[in-house]
Amino acid sequence: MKVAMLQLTSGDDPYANLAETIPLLRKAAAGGAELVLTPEVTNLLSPDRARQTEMLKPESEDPTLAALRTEARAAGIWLLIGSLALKGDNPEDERFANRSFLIDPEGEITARYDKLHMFDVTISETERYRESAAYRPGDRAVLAQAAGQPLGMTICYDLRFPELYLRLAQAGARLITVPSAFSTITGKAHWEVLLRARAIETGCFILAPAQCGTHPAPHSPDRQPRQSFGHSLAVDPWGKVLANGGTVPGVSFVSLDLQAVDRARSRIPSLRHGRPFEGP
Ligand SMILES: O=C(O)CNC(=O)[C@H](CS)NC(=O)CCC(=O)C(=O)O
Repeated sequence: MKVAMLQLTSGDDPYANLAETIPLLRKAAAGGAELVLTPEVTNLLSPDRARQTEMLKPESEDPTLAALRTEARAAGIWLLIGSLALKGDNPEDERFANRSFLIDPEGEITARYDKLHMFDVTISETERYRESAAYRPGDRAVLAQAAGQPLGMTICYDLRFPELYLRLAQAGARLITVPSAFSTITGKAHWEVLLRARAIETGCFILAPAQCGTHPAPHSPDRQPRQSFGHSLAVDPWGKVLANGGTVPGVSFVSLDLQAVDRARSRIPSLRHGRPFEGP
């Protein structure tokens, strides 16, 4: 199965972001990818709540979703839109949704997943995130099917919650997606080791398309521009890194031999060896 991961530097203009995404998507499809993946918040990355309120749409009106569905259909590909920031659909909660979509080659939405774990973290005196102030977390894990393969959907900070990945693998996942916008500090320290650990623990291919670089946000000149780590990664079920997207926007192609899932799991059957135990 040939896969392509798009690495992007999304800013606070959804139309500019779409204009960056579409040529890369077409390049991925022209290169023979059957499944193409985009990073977290493909449509808009902005720390400015007012800008988000101004630009974000509900799912039914979102222009990025409509355009990318059309692209998937035209190219005849499976498309994992890592996530879109959207106006929420709960009238009692005005927070946005951070939602991942799986689109089939007819352009239909076949699965959606709302990010479960919110990045409410203080990394340093100058770098502080309160994702739950802007986004409403989801409350269910999602196992989808892409090109006949069971695919577990996760997003970014979810990566730090291994129980979610074990559950997806135990439910049958062979691929797990982790579209991200990792911070540069935690990216350097944790990104690769966490992705490789999740691949080894689950015996799954892990596909992690990422945001990279300095995100343009001219509407908030008073703030530090936000940066992301990049290094979109594909990891095989034995923990080997198959592709690394580096630090600039682009497309990474990777061929997956899905039988590697069975080989890794028969060599190390840890998914089957779990035992109930007493104690703390
Ligand atoms: O802010 C948005 O619009 C979209 N959301 C994100 O970019 C999220 C929350 S700030 N980023 C992460 O989860 C990074 C996790 C990370 O860096 C780590 O776990 O170390």
